[in-house]
Amino acid sequence: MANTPHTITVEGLTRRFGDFTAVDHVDFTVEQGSMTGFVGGNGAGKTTTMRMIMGVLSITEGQVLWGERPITVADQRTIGYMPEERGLYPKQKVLDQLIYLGQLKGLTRTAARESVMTLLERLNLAERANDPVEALSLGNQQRVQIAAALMIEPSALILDEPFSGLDPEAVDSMADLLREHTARGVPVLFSSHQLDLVDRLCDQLVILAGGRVRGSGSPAELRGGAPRRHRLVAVRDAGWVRDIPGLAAVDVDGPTAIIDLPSDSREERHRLLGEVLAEGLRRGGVEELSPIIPPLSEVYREVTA
Ligand SMILES: Nc1ncnc2c1ncn2[C@@H]1O[C@H](COP(=O)(O)OP(=O)(O)OP(=O)(O)O)[C@@H](O)[C@H]1O
Repeated sequence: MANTPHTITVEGLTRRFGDFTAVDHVDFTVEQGSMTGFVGGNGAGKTTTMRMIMGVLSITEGQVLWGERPITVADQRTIGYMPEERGLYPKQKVLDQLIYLGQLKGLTRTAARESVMTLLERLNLAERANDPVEALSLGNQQRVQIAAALMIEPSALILDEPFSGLDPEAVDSMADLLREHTARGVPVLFSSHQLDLVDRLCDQLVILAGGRVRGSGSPAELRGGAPRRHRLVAVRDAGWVRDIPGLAAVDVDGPTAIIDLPSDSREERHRLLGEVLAEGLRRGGVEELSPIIPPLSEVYREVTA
């Protein structure tokens, strides 16, 4: 039976190793049904935070809430966790290993077997079920690990770099699987260094640097709302954009111009775009007028600088 999803909140979460503060008063919430990307450079504190949520590392200060109350060991047992140290037994067969892990999580042997076979099917691993883990490629071992996290129909998912080492097809099938869980309300927190992937998959992001949260919110919020920068491709030379008051021509190269709409007012930005379009049409036509959405890597560099 599926475990009931709960919101996970970390409040003032802090971990010190001796004098060194690896995680420093971190606050964020992973809402039910939210796919939250946890990003940050090497050593930012992601793994340490996830370990504290899972109770495998003690908390120096702060707390983890499960819904409205402090999380318990019983709650943590219902979370699907993919640790950084993958922890599979290399010599054991894939199927036996997953059934064993399922039983450790409280499933009966029959229920574990059923759940594992369905997942291996989904992950294109069914025909490898009787191979020892060590005979599988790294990417396939990764899929076994994700099957271990998903087989209990978890109440939440905490996944430490679940996409690393996967080929594009495996990334897509993993993403589809995770979306099935968010669709039933499961909160998912996963760490990743692949910002394009995080941008594509996540509705929320938490950006960590030096153990502190440097930014959080939806990708659109982190980009600062509506895009100000636009690309104009006119039919003829676009030098005339420099003469439109209220906008900044960042670059003009023949018929192509990059323009910024500096105004904070949405109406004013719409009016300026209308004016550019009208002037472009008057001067022979417009092929393109489109927003330039900055890549998440740019936002990331800005907030962690
Ligand atoms: N057991 C430990 N003892 C001492 N320092 C530790 C310990 N575990 C982690 N650290 C330190 O805490 C900091 C945060 O490490 P953590 O593994 O949480 O980072 P991360 O964001 O997961 O990095 P990566 O992306 O490289 O996996 C690092 O400087 C690390 O060396």
